[in-house]
Amino acid sequence: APTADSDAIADTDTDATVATQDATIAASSASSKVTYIVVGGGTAGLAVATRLSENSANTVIVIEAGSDGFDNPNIANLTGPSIQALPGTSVDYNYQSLPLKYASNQIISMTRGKVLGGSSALNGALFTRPNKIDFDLWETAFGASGWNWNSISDSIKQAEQFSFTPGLTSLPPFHGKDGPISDTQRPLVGDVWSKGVIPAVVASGGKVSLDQNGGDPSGIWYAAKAMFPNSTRSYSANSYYRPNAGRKNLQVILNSTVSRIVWAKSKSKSGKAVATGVEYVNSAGKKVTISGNRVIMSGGVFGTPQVLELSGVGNPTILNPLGISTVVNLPAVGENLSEQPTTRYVASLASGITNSGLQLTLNFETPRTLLTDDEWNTAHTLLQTAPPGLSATAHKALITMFEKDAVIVEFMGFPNPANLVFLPILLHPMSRGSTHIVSTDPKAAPQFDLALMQSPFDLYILTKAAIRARRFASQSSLQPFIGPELAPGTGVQTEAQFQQFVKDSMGVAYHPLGTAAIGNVVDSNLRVQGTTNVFVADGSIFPTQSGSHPSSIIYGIGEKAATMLKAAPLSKDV
Ligand SMILES: Cc1cc2nc3c(=O)[nH]c(=O)nc-3n(C[C@H](O)[C@H](O)[C@H](O)COP(=O)(O)OP(=O)(O)OC[C@H]3O[C@@H](n4cnc5c(N)ncnc54)[C@H](O)[C@@H]3O)c2cc1C
Repeated sequence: APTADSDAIADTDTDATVATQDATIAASSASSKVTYIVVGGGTAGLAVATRLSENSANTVIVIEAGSDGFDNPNIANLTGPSIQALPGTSVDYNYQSLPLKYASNQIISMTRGKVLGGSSALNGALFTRPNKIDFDLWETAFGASGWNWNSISDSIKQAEQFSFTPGLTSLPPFHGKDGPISDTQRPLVGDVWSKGVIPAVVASGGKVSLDQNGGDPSGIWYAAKAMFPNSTRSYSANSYYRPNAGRKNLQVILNSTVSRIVWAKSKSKSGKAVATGVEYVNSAGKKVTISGNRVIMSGGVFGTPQVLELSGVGNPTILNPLGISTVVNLPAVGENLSEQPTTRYVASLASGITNSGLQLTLNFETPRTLLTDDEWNTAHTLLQTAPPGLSATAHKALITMFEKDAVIVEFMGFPNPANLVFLPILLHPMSRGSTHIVSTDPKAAPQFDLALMQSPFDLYILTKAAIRARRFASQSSLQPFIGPELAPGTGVQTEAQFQQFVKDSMGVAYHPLGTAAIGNVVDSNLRVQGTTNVFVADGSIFPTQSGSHPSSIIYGIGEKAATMLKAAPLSKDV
C-alpha cells in the first residue's frame, strides 16, 4: 500500500527504501494515474487530498516536507506545557522575521508546522469562526464569487464533528456533526474564570455569548477546541488522513520538499502556463520528478509563495536576480502578508489560587464596545490612510468592517498556572508585509517582513485594548483571585506609555495569512492566474485577516476546494 512506503521512509529513511518509493511513484505518474499532486500535507492539504481521494477515479499524491509526527506526545497533548514544548523543535520551521521597524525592532520567531498536519499539529486548537460580515465581503468587496458566510460556514460544517455545549439545549444549526475534526466546548476551568474573569468582562460592559460561531462572535465564552472527547488533539493528520490512509489512491510522501512546479514547454492556446508535475528533493537529498494533471499548492502562507516563486510565478524583479526565469508575471505573489499583533496583560495570582486546565476564554469586542464615541471618531480618521501594501479593495473592506461594527479585538484568557494572562489581539490589522525567496534552495527560509504597527490605526486600537485589559482586571469580581499586576506594570499609565509598551511587548497570534490572495493571485476557483492547472488551497488565499482563529476556516477552504475541483472536469483546465 502506498502509505507503507511513506511510513517506511519515516521509520528507516534508507536510500534503498526511498529509491523504491520514488520509482513506484514515478511509474504510477508516468502511466498518467496521478490526478492531483498536493504540495504540503498540512491543515488544508490533507483535507483537500482526503476529500479528493473519496472519488476512486482520482489518484492523489501529497508531498510533505516533515515527518508524520504520530509518535510525538506533545502534538497529541493539548495542555499548555506540551504545546509550548513544540516550537523550535524539528517539527517547527521556526522562521525569523525581519526586525519590526515600527515595533521596537523586535524579531518574531514564527512557529509553523513542519510535520504531517502542518500547523494544525502545533496550534492552540481553538476552533472559532469570524463575523458573518467578514466573509460576505470576500464576495461583495473582493469579487470572490461563491465565497460568502453561508458557503464557508457550510464548508466548515462539513469539516466539523461538534460534541458539546453546556447551556445550550440543542445543536446550533451552524455546527457540523459528521465531519472529521472533533471539536468541543467544555468549561474545563476553575473559579478564576467562572467567578472572576467572566463577571469582570460583563461588569466592564461586555456580554456573555453561549456560542460564538454563528456569525456574531462578540461577547465572552469558553472557546471551542479541536479535540476528541478524551481531550487530545484532533487535527488534519489524525482526523482527515489517518482514518483513510489505507486508500490505494491516496499516497503521502514524507520528508520530501517540493523544489518547483514542472511546466510544459509550450503554453496553452490561451497563453497560460501548463503544469506537468512537480520536482521534489527526497529524504536522501535526490531530486525526483512526478507528473500529474493538477497541482494543488497547500504549503501554507510561507511555503506556497516560496514554491510559486521557485517555479517562476511571481515578480520578475525578485526572480531575475536569483536566475529564475519568469513563467507567469504575478507580482502579487508573497505580498499582502497580514498577521494579527498582540500585546499582554499579566497579573500574579493571589496566594492559594490555582489556574490551570485546557480551556481558554475568548472575549470579542467591536469598535463600539471597545471605544468611546470620540475614540471611535479618531480611529475612523486614522483608518482613512492606507499603509503601503494595503490594496484599495482591502482598505475599503476594512472600513466597511469597522463601520458595520464587526469584532475588532479579541482578549484571549490563558489558563496559566501562576498568573492571570489576557492577550489582546488586533483582529483586523491594516498593516501589510510580504514574504519572498532570497535563495533558489527550496529548504532555505524565505525572508519576510510582518510590518506590524506600520499603520497608526493598528497601534491606536491595540493600545486601547491594552488599556481595556487593565480595566477588566480592576473589577471587583477578580480581586479575590489576583495579586499585583506584572505587565504592563504600574509604571505604565499614560496613553503614550501604553503605546510604547504595546510596541515593546509586541507578539503575534501566529495567524499569518494572505500571500496568494483570492483576487490577487488566485481566482474564485482557486486557480493561480496565468496557469491552467495550478491551484492554491491554504491560508495564503485570505484577502484580509479573518477576524478569527483561522484553522476552522482553512479546513473549510480545503473542503470547498475539493468540492469545486471534483465538479470541474480536467478538460476545463485550458
Ligand atoms: C503556535 C500556533 C498556534 C496557533 N493557534 C491557533 C488556534 O488556536 N486556532 C486556530 O484556528 N489557528 C491557530 N493557529 C493558526 C493555524 O494553525 C494556521 O493558520 C493553519 O494551521 C495554517 O494552515 P495551512 O494549511 O495554511 O498551512 P500549514 O498547516 O502550515 O501547512 C503547510 C504544510 O506544507 C508543508 N510544506 C511547506 N512547503 C513545502 C514544500 N516546499 N514541500 C513540501 N511540503 C511543504 C509544511 O511542512 C506544512 O506541513 C496557530 C498557529 C501556530 C503556529
